[in-house]
Amino acid sequence: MEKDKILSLKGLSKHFGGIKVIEHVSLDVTAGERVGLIGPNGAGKSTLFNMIAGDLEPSGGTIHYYGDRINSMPNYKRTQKGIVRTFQKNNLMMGLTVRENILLVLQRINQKHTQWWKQATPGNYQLLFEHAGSLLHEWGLEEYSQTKVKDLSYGVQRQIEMIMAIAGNPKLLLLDEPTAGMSQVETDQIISLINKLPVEVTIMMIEHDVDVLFGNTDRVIVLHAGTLIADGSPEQVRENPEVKEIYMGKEVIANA
Ligand SMILES: Nc1ncnc2c1ncn2[C@@H]1O[C@H](COP(=O)(O)OP(=O)(O)OP(=O)(O)O)[C@@H](O)[C@H]1O
Repeated sequence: MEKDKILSLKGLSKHFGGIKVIEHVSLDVTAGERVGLIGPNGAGKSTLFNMIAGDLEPSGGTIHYYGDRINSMPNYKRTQKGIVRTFQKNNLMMGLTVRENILLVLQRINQKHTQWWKQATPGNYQLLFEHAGSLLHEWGLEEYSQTKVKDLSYGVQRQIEMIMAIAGNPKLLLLDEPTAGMSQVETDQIISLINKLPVEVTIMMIEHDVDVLFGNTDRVIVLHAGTLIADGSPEQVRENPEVKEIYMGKEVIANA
């Protein structure tokens, strides 16, 4: 149904000078879908995310979010409207504690970040401190509340970053390689966190680990050299001859 369409890309392109990095990509995403995005290095996956998140303006085509054209909307406005993105490398303040990092995000979400004259104490910001505490409790990371981020393992850092991404109740969550650089245990932890997100949160996830991607999405989109070459269920994409040929190598995808 039209009202359930959260994102619609039509003929989306991005050119850098003469280099066509994304060419005429069209797709619709329905609210609540869990969509995986794969493709070889340089296929244009991050560039597509950059355009959806508002970090890059398209060279052609349109992006609609809940029916509104957002091609030129600045990224902070998209964030306010529920489009939230995580990056391949983490974005945390290493010298601050986990709670302080979360408070910074909550301060911004609640438009309190311009009150620089006000000391950030539990007394002054009771609701924010309570919210930070309840987020950490809800996601089972309370024990790290007072730990400086630099003293945490990489896997826990990425979990904290995920909590920061979901603190503002995103509607469309763009996850750029959430398991990159992780051990198997850390990968399992972050995937379990992603799978616990409310069903109404729409997720688009770039992921190089095909086992992770095929097992945790209900739709897979394949980009190759900037064009969309497949879009279907994990089973359909796994059987797609062009995908087998161009992207992964037959054995890898057969075992996925
Ligand atoms: N600002 C830019 N200027 C010029 N070329 C760029 C720019 N950003 C990206 N590119 C090029 O666009 C192509 C696609 O890059 P992109 O990062 O979107 O690919 P990707 O599929 O995310 O790759 P990876 O899996 O390696 O992260 C690459 O060839 C890259 O060099």
